Amino acid sequence: MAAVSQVLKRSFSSSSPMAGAIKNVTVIGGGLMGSGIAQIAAAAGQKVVLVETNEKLLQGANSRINESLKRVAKKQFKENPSAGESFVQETMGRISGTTNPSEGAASADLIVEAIVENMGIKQKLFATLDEAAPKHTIFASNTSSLSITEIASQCQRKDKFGGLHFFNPVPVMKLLEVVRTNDTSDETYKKMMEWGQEVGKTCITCKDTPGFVVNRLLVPQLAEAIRMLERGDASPRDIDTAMKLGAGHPMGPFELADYVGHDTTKFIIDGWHEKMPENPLFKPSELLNKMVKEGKLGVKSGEGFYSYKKK
Ligand SMILES: CCCCCCC[C@H](O)CC(=O)SCCNC(=O)CCNC(=O)[C@H](O)C(C)(C)COP(=O)([O-])OP(=O)([O-])OC[C@H]1O[C@@H](n2cnc3c(N)ncnc32)[C@H](O)[C@@H]1OP(=O)([O-])[O-]
Ligand SMILES: NC(=O)c1ccc[n+]([C@@H]2O[C@H](COP(=O)([O-])OP(=O)(O)OC[C@H]3O[C@@H](n4cnc5c(N)ncnc54)[C@H](O)[C@@H]3O)[C@@H](O)[C@H]2O)c1
Repeated sequence: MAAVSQVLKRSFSSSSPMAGAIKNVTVIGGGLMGSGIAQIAAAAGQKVVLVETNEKLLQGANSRINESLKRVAKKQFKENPSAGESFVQETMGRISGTTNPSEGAASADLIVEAIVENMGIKQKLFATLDEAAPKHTIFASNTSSLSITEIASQCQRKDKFGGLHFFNPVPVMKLLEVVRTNDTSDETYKKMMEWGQEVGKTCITCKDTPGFVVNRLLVPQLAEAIRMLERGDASPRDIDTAMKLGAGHPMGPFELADYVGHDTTKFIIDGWHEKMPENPLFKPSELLNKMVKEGKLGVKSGEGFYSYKKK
């Protein structure tokens, strides 16, 4: 992955932001989600700068993107593997990396943040970016559960701030939730919707409300599934099978919770319980808390409701 300084000198200096189009995207955070967002933007022909906290994590994001692009190319270019190889190379060529968020923001038309789900860290990052990014740059957070309005609270450009909530794995999941706050301008909202379509997603819109649409329905479903398990009504495997065959879900609630990570789910439930203590849907789960305490986080730790340890 080229260092952004070379790329900026080579390609951004000549380009000035076109009035409307989003052509230069900066993604902050190259983890599970950020690497996927960088990948689909580059695959759509946009110049992408990926910002991480250190070179090692940048390289990790680079290989994750490369691997994922190969899976996409294998499907999309089944009949023409060499075209598939060029697709991977050309897409990777549009992505540069840096560990300096201000440098990464310098030529962005859009900045998508996908860093750790922590309000203070997100707010601090966006306050820094507000100083460094051009005035026209739109800011968006990929947060699963936090308030976009609160994340934007320390920024001047509240009219150019929204939520772009992608789903895991980003290259596969077709949905993008485009979230506008009371301050998001119509022009910003329109550009976010257009960009979402350009990167191949079907966009829906909702207000800046906890969990937006999917998570607000998904988290209570998981919490209720855990309560079903705690009551001994059925096993995780049978509950998962029931939801896959009975409701057509690709994964059952326990498989999905293992896939996303129990620390993420616990963080969401705890945050919403604090905001809405009277809502029984978000009552914390003893079993989930115990699993997180024991480090049983799901796929990422090798064990959750199911075991993923290599035999
Ligand atoms: C419950 C708690 C909720 C709270 C947390 C909320 C978190 C967040 O805010 C919201 C979410 O994201 S919620 C989460 C929302 N997400 C969900 O609900 C996920 C639901 N689960 C699924 O959709 C499927 O189980 C998976 C796609 C995950 C795996 O599918 P599978 O069949 O078991 O296994 P497969 O065969 O490996 O993959 C199938 C095909 O996909 C392709 N591919 C896969 N990964 C790829 C990648 N990284 N790159 C490129 N391509 C990738 C692969 O090539 C293959 O293509 P082919 O044509 O067959 O060769
Ligand atoms: N995991 C999911 O299923 C999922 C789905 C949708 C949305 N989200 C949201 O996306 C965000 C990221 O989630 P994730 O699962 O990709 O997490 P992750 O831990 O895989 O990735 C986060 C990355 O951000 C990096 N980071 C942290 N602080 C940074 C900073 N100041 N500057 C640059 N990089 C920084 C970390 O090094 C890490 O690599 C969270 O807000 C999460 O709620 C997660």
